[in-house]
Amino acid sequence: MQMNEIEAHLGASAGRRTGPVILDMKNISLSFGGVRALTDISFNVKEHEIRAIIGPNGAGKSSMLNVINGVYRPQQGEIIYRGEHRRNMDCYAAAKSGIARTFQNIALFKGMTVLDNIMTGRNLKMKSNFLLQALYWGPARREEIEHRIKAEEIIDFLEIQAIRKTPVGRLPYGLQKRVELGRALAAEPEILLLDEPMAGMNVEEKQDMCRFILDVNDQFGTTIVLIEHDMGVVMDISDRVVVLDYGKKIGDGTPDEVRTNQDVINAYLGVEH
Ligand SMILES: Nc1ncnc2c1ncn2[C@@H]1O[C@H](COP(=O)(O)OP(=O)(O)OP(=O)(O)O)[C@@H](O)[C@H]1O
Repeated sequence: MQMNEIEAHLGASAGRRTGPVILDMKNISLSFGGVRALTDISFNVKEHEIRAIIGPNGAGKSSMLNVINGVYRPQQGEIIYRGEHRRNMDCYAAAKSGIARTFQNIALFKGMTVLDNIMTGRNLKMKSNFLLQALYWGPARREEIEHRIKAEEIIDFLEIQAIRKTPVGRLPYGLQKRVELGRALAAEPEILLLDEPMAGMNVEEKQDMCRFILDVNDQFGTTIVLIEHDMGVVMDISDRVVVLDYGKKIGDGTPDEVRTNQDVINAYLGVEH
């Protein structure tokens, strides 16, 4: 199936209903010593939206995701998440308050099974203490069962039942990426940050991943912020796109607006500033 067919099938971007702004990044600047990774960048993300961040290599895309989930603390700016103003996010607080992410390089426990990897995504949801969990007793047992049911639901959703007991390290790359998505979904996030979810995939794997991203957005109502280099994918599935170049914002709008923005065209053609 082609991307536009997938979109038509799922009633994607054109018809998607987005809500109010859930995340507002205001005047974010971030430096590493003398390197300015982000300079005065503002953009927002609306509830239920698929928002892409694009730009040439080194533009600051991953740094921006790291600011959103609290890995990096910007020197300037403000983050407003669900109406709360913060100077910066904190990793634990971000995860606890519904922000999950996947990484550019797969970060799974290679020796553990698919099911166990997905279960690790439930950690922050676990209430019973370590001792009860170790004894697998009373409330801990009931809780463990509930978490396993949730993990199995995600496995069904991602159509990976056949490999649920397989150690992740033995799986092909495309499936590992799908498991990583599953682990992020296990946290039942409100905002899902995806760092190059299709990198290194073949066409068929990309089509599958696109379909799952659209399904997650559609069926769970999850807001998605993604970095992606494949322009076909970005233009097909995103509601709005923000474009970075050398740490500055050079474009922001619908795929059509961004596609015809001369600064964006220049950046991708490598025209000198
Ligand atoms: N931890 C860090 N320490 C020092 N410099 C960093 C760090 N992280 C990012 N940078 C620098 O910040 C700039 C932006 O990098 P970033 O990885 O955010 O870009 P990107 O758009 O995600 O690139 P790519 O598409 O290649 O992944 C680059 O110059 C990079 O070298």
